[in-house]
Amino acid sequence: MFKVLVSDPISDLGIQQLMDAADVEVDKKPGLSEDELVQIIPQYDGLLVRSQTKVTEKIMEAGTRLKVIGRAGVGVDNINLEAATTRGIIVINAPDGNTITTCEHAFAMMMALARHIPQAYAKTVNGEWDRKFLGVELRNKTLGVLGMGRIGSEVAKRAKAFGMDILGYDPFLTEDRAEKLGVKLATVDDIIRNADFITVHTPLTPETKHMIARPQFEVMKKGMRIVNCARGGIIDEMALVEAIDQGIVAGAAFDVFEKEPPEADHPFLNNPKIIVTPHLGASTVEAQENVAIDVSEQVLHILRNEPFKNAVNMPPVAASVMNKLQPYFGLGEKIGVFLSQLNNQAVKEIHVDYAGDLAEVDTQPLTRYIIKGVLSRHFAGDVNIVNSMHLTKVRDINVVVSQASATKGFTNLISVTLKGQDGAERRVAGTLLNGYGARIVQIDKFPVDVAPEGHLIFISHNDKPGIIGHVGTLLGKNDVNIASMQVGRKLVGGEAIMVLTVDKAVTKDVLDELTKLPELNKAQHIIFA
Ligand SMILES: NC(=O)C1=CN([C@@H]2O[C@H](COP(=O)(O)OP(=O)(O)OC[C@H]3O[C@@H](n4cnc5c(N)ncnc54)[C@H](O)[C@@H]3O)[C@@H](O)[C@H]2O)C=CC1
Ligand SMILES: O=C(O)C(=O)COP(=O)(O)O
Repeated sequence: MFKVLVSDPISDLGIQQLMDAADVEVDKKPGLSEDELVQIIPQYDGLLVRSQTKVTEKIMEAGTRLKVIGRAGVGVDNINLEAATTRGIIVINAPDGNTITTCEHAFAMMMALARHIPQAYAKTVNGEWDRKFLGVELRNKTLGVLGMGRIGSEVAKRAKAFGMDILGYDPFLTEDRAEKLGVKLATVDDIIRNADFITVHTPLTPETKHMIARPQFEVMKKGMRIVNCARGGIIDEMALVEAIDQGIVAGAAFDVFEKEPPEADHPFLNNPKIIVTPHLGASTVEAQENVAIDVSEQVLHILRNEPFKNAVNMPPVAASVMNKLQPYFGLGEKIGVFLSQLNNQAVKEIHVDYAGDLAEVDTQPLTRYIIKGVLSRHFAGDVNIVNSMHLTKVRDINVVVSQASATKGFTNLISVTLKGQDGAERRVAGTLLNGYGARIVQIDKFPVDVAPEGHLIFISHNDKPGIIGHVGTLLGKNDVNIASMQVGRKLVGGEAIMVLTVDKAVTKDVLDELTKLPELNKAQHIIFA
């Protein structure tokens, strides 16, 4: 039974599929402190959060069973991603479910700002009939959008309908896309100097932190208005207050703060030109259901070891590519597992070569499985597809991937070579045979045909008459049944290998006895458990 902790308020309807799953038990405990989470997290396999729970290294350290952290929303700045990756914890988010809702909130904030709606409302309900609030139209104004991702693009589309001229900046915004969206591609500086309204829709990163601060306010158009429904800290709060005092900024609308919730004496909270909401950008019935459904679905897949999407600490892969690669994951991992047992020296480089069908797709998810197989027997702690590449970096192991070399007659071929400190190499290659499944087709320089299943004995010997008989007799004497046998050699009488599939594990004593046989150099037990 998997246990999932929901530590923020998340839509019940959205997590229904988790609650209905026979193999999952869900506990809802919103509002716990870090210490309280540290206490209870060891029993959970999954953690579901929004933005309130700060998922710190301390919590992950205690979460020894944690396999997945699901963020029911976009921003993952409340989750220590590096700590998660190091521990092999998959972090997923729900990037699409709240786009429109947050865009609409940003737009609502911009309109409220233009027409002083919150200020006028407060006076009116207070019994004052104050008609001196004079607003501005959005029509014919220039809107600068910093961050033209999902939300920024939707804001731009709506602004277009309001007759605004839009300047957009995003490092990934192309001329073509800008044109399609009806946006003029601009620099940050263009936007800062020319916009009547600016809205930010980037994540908070070292690069975007205080991207609008005193130097930017100093050159802004007098009377401009600014909106932040993305992340606190993108706009320098203190510099904004100064710019308002100096008459540069006519008004600001903020949904997010550098520290949430803000202190009671935060200067935004008593400034009549600043309107605020308590991080409500994603708070609609629709968005909350969407993000909770999306994240629950992926958490279920991860717990059940099924393919999943929206991992934040792994590069994204298109579904079509994933479908193509998925059948190879088991083979790739087994090649890695085989090599890890064959090899007995420090690994300096892992070279993966993909040929045939596999030379045409982005194989990086498959490489993660191969590396997982190579490393898992030697590393303490969980090695999985999230942390496998990271672990190679930590251990200074170079991973080299090549594609499109010779297929040796196979429609697909994965060849993996481990290169050791002293230059020695071990190689295993495998293929997926239509109708027959995974096969190992090469070990070092020897062609073989072996199913990577159960228990194998790998023997290297000299190609001399009688050796097969000796091996068979010895194993029989030790009650080890041979299911199949493969022999490979390059030259008659030269170096040779033997791969035996046996019905059970062989003891070290049996391997030692085998090694003492004449002309036998080495015997190793390989297990694919
Ligand atoms: N207030 C709220 O409740 C919510 C806030 N958000 C926040 O809104 C922001 C945007 O979300 P999405 O549009 O879904 O993300 P997204 O990933 O689709 O878009 C972000 C864009 O920012 C761009 N960007 C990154 N660095 C930049 C830089 N230095 N200058 C300009 N652009 C840069 C990226 O290229 C990307 O296109 C995120 O910070 C997210 O956490 C999202 C949902 C709800
Ligand atoms: O999705 C995001 O990035 C948000 O900021 C929404 O945060 P929330 O889930 O409402 O705490």
